[in-house]
Amino acid sequence: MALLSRPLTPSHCILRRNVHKYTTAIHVVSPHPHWLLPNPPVLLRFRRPVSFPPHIPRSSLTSATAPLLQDAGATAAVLAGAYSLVLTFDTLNHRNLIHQSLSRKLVHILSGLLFAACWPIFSTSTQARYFASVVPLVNCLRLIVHGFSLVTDEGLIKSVTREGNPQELLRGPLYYVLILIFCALAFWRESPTGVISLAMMCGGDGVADIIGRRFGSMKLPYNQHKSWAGSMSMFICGFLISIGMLYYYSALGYFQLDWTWTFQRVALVALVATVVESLPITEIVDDNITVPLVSMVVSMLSFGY
Ligand SMILES: C/C(=C\COP(=O)(O)O)CCC[C@H](C)CCC[C@H](C)CCCC(C)C
Ligand SMILES: Nc1ccn([C@@H]2O[C@H](COP(=O)(O)OP(=O)(O)O)[C@@H](O)[C@H]2O)c(=O)n1
Repeated sequence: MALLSRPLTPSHCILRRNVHKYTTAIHVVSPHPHWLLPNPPVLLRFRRPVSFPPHIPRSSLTSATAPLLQDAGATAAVLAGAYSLVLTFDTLNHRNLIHQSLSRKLVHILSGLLFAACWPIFSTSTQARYFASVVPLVNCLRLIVHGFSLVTDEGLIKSVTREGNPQELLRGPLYYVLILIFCALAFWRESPTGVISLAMMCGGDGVADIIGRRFGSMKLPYNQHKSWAGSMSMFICGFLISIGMLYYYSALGYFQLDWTWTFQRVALVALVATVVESLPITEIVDDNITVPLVSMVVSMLSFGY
């Protein structure tokens, strides 16, 4: 009898054979690389003489260490990606190919979205989310160390701060990475709330700044520091990026969504987050806290998880 732990999805094409207790795993034929799929594709075992000692079945060792190796490798790769992203924008900044404010915003937009997009490369084990959260945690420590000027990294400061003051790292950027840690641990790949909240904080809020600074001549009646252009761009881009992230995760099999229903809920999340972001409360609470938190609340109420 095949070892089917989960109903097979159409994308799986599973060869069925008799199963023997000492066998070698065989590949699952699927259009997606198996390490990207939400559950380990059912590895069927086929009758074939194997040589490993009966007292320690090789498959049990492999099944124990493979996820750890996968998660460690994924963590290293995403850490390298994070460092490379900041280094890239520092280089563009240094060569005057990009303005510092635009550089910071693009780092703001890309960091969290690329981080969430990397979650599927981690294993399906319970420790995967903890490995993934190491990446924002390391960057959190990096921001703290540089924010208190214990170490100086001009590239990081230029790419991530407004005026080049290291202490700025201890506000918006620090709250940002703390939210990344929270979303990875609390929601991971199991709830749309995490990816939607990151899409609103990174994509929506980031684009609002870029569009608002450039085209924001018509200010909001209740907040002269924010504009209609900025808020409308936050709503539209936050909605589209959220839908894009949900489609990405549903295409990999993590979510099964009724898209008409989902569009309505994501639009509600984007609207509420945009209104909160437009309020004149940034001096009191950073919008890297208010935008994701309100997105989480509305998303959890809308999606139920
Ligand atoms: C510039 C940032 C926040 C400032 O927000 P605001 O004040 O403009 O509202 C973002 C800071 C990003 C941080 C330095 C690096 C975070 C990297 C992330 C955890 C992992 C990215 C991995 C991916 C593969 C690039
Ligand atoms: N809804 C918005 C958001 C930002 N903006 C523009 O973007 C600038 C930075 O916005 P912000 O203070 O929210 O910046 P962050 O806190 O997101 O870094 C504002 O001073 C506005 O010029 C806007 O016009 N409308």
